[in-house]
Amino acid sequence: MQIEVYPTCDSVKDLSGKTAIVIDVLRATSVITTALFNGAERVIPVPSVDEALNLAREFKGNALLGGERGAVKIPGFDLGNSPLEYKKELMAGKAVILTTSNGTRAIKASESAEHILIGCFLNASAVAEKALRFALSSETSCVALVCAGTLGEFSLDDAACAGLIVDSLVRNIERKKEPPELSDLAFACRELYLKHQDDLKALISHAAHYKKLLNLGFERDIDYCLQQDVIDCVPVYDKKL
Ligand SMILES: O=C(O)[C@H](CS(=O)(=O)O)OP(=O)(O)O
Ligand SMILES: [Mg+2]
Repeated sequence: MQIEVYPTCDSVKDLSGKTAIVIDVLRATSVITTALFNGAERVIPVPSVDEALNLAREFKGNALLGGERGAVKIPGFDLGNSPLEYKKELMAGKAVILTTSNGTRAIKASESAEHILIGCFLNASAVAEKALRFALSSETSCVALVCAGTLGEFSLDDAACAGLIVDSLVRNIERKKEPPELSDLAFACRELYLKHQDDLKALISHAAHYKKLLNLGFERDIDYCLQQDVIDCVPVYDKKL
């Protein structure tokens, strides 16, 4: 079993035969996980605002439009990119069309993978378990963690979450007595997480994106997104839809 990490969506290579876990802690994959956990029928990630608006027309007003540009809600959209907006009472049975600066691009960049799962701190153990099951039943036996990063740059929040998921994968694999092979970056992300696991917020306060969200008044989002293993829902991206 191989475990590899890509630091940004632009660094992703061919993932054929691999199981990808896309991570955008702040905030797209935390939003997707929360929306589905709270009863959304599906979340459709699209890279551009125009694509989101065109798709909403096809749904004839029966889908919610969500997302951000510059971290704030897009004019005319129903929801921004705060997971706290994606509440049970709004989500029940609804389709959500989502476009964000980094996360939805990272999902598209992972489309060559055999399976594409959505991960974040909220569902870290659950996504590791599901990825392991998929990877062990595929030929390549490889899990590729794709960090969205922020606007093309490496982002600490995604790397720390990748480290937690790598740690969870390693522990699961060791239980099965098969030694995992970690790429250099998978090893480094795991060490980063293990060193800072007792105060992740202090670590992530060094991230540029943390500072941006804090300045915009989104501290509650950050606290929410840093909770570990509070959701057991694992979104699976279906590229055929
Ligand atoms: O809203 C967010 O958290 C970011 C926006 S940006 O990176 O500050 O432009 O989007 P995401 O795609 O969820 O990283
Ligand atoms: Mg992000």
